[in-house]
Amino acid sequence: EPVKPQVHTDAVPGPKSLAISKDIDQIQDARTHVLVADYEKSSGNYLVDADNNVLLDVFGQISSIALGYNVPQLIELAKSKEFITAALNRPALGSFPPKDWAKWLEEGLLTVRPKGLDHLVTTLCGSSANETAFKAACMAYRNRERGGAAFTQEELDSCMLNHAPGSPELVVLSFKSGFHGRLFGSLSATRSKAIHKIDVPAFDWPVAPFPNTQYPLAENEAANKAEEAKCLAEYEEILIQHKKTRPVAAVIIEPILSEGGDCHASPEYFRQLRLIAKKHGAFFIVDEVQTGVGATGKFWAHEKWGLKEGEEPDFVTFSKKMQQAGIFHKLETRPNAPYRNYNTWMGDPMRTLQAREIIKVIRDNNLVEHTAVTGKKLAATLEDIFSRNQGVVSNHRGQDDGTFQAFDFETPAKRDAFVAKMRANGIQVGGCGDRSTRLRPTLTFGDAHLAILAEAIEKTLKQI
Ligand SMILES: Cc1ncc(COP(=O)(O)O)c(CNc2csc(C(=O)O)c2)c1O
Repeated sequence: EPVKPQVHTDAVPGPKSLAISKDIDQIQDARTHVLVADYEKSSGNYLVDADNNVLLDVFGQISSIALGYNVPQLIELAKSKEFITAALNRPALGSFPPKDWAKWLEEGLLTVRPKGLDHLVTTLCGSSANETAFKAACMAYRNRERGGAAFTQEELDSCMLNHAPGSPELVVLSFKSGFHGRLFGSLSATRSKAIHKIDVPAFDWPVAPFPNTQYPLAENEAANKAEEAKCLAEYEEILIQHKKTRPVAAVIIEPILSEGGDCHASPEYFRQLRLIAKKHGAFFIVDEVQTGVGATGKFWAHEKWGLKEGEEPDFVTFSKKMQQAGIFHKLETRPNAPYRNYNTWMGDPMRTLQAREIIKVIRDNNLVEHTAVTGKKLAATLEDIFSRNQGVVSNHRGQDDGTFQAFDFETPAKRDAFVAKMRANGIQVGGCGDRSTRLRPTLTFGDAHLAILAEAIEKTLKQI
C-alpha cells in the first residue's frame, strides 16, 4: 500500500470524478456520490480516486471494508477454482446448494458464531438480514402462541387479505436513532433520519427512547445511570402496554447506534434490555451489521455486555465487513415449515468464501486484538488533539478499545466542512447523525496510518 495520501486536485471529488458522476447520472442517481474510485489502483488502507488522488480511507466505504483494498489473500482466493466456480454458477442455495456448502460455512462463518447461536441464514444485505430475523421472530412467536398446532383455516384465509389473525397484530420494537435498513420492515424499525422514511408507508411499530449519554463519562456517571434507568422503565412499559393489544414479537438494537450518530450506553443497560425482552416474551435481535467483525475491539460488539449462559440474543444479524450478510439464530426460531423464510439466492457463495478468507486473515493476524490496541492509541491521540481545540470538537466517544470512534462539531455545517476539508487533505472520513464525524478504519489500520490521520485532523481543525 502507498506510504501516504496524495491529493493534487483543489478538492475531492476532482474534475474527473465529477465528469464520470455526471455520466452515471444519466443512468442512475449520482447525487449520493462522494467520489469516483479507481479500484485497480486502490491498495490496503488507501483509496485511489478517478483523479489519481490517494486517500487514506478511515471510513471503509460505509464501514464495509474489513481488511482494505486488493488484499493479497483475497486476490489469491479469487484465482482459485473453488471461487471461480462459485462466482460463475450462482446457486439457488435454498434448493440447489453446492456440495461443499456446509463445509464452507463450517470453515468460515460458523467459526465466529455468537455463543449459543448455531444456526445461520445467509441473506443479500443488512436490510434483508433484519427482515429475515423479523419474519422468523414473528413466525416463532405465533407458533409458540398456537402451542405448535397447525394453522387454522381462518388464519390461512385472512392472511391472503393481509388481515388478522393470519397477518397477526405483532410489532417490532426499535429505538430512537436506530438504523436497521431501508426495506419496508427494516425501514419501519429505522428511526434515524426523516429523509430515509418520508413518503414510504410504515408499520405502526413502537419506538423506545435510547439513553442520551453525557460525556466525558467519568464526569457524568450518576446522570448517565439515571438516564439509562429512565429509558429502561419506559422500554418495559411499552412491552407491558403492547401485551394487551399488539404484542412485541421482537426487539431490535444496535450495540452502538451508528447511523443515528454513534450513540453508546453501558454494557449493563444492554444486558437489561435483553433480560426485559425475555421477561415479556419478545425475541431479541442484535443488529451487528455495522458494529460486527472486530472494529469495536471484539469480534462482536455485544460480547462486551457480559451476557450470561441463557441470556444470549435470539438473533444476531450481520453484513458489511463480513461481505456475506445473514443472521445467526437458534434452532427454535427455524420456521415450522419450509419455504416460509426463502428467496431465490438465499445468500451468495462467492461472498461466503470471501467471508471465510477474511475471518482467516483476521484470526491468523490477531486483527481483533490489534484493533483493540490501536483503538486505545487512537482514543489517546484524539483526546490530546481535542484538548488543544476546546470548543471546536466535543463528545469524543468509543468503547475504551476498538477504532469505532466518533466526535461532534457544534453545527452540521462545521461537521460537513471538516469532512470535506479532510478529504482535500487526503483522508476519507464519514459523518453520521446531524453533527457527528465517525471513524471506521479497517482492521489493518495501524500506527503509521494513525500518525497520518492525527496530522490531518490537526491541520484540518485549523482550516475550518
Ligand atoms: C446497523 C445497520 N443495520 C442495517 C443496515 C442495512 O444494511 P444494508 O441493507 O445497507 O446492507 C445498516 C446499513 N448502514 C448504512 C449506512 S448508510 C446507509 C444508507 O442506507 O444510507 C446504510 C446498518 O448500519
